[in-house]
Amino acid sequence: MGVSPPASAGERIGKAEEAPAAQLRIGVYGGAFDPPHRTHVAVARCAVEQIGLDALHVLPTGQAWHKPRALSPAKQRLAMTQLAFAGLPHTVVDGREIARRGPTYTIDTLEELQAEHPAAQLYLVIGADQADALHTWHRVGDIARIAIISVAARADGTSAAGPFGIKNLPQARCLRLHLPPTDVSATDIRSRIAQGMGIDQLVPCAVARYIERHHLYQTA
Ligand SMILES: Nc1ncnc2c1ncn2[C@@H]1O[C@H](COP(=O)(O)OP(=O)(O)OP(=O)(O)O)[C@@H](O)[C@H]1O
Ligand SMILES: O=C(O)c1ccc[n+]([C@@H]2O[C@H](COP(=O)([O-])O)[C@@H](O)[C@H]2O)c1
Repeated sequence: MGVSPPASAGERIGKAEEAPAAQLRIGVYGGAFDPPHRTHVAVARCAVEQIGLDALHVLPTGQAWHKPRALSPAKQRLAMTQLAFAGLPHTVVDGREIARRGPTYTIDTLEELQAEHPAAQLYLVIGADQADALHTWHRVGDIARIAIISVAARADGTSAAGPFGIKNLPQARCLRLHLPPTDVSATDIRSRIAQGMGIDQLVPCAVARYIERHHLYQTA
């Protein structure tokens, strides 16, 4: 895989030193993707372009220990994620978190990728709501040591729009991704479907067709 320079580097915040130009850059973008929506795809595209990622791993969560609700079956979320991210350059849908037993911890994925690509710089891609919650994640100190935290703002009051940093982690290296903030959420999409409202503007067409064909989210 060749190393391409970033089209326009994401804004560095705190100690987000860039990886040297010749170093492989691998992104990790996890989510419930229940369902994946257009902003998920926009965040991924933006991360690839602005960081200059050689590969972005998009990972549907296995067991989301931190979510109060049960997720839809992994097989369906994986299928929708594959449809949503199909054709996005440098992007690969990676099913390892679904295949892993036990609660999904991002540090396990980062350590696996680090072992697979020992010379690479890893970038963790998250939305601002998760940046706000990062201090609660399993082994967050190790996450901050291994990965540069790359944050997309959300238009819902979560913090990346304002003063920025990871709580209790002054040593974290952070980047702000530049894309217009949206308030699109999977929660709202599920609720719209349950109320019989349209979602075509909110999810990729292939995902909308999958949801319709499989009668997903008929009850909120
Ligand atoms: N509108 C958005 N803007 C920026 N980041 C987002 C947005 N929606 C989701 N993300 C980020 O994408 C990742 C995966 O999110 P997830 O699959 O949980 O979607 P969600 O819309 O937040 O879902 P839910 O409403 O079910 O909690 C997380 O890092 C989340 O912060
Ligand atoms: O590792 C953890 O402790 C941890 C805690 C909360 C969230 N995550 C990951 O963060 C990603 C986004 O989470 P969510 O809830 O926005 O879908 C997803 O890949 C989760 O597995 C990871």
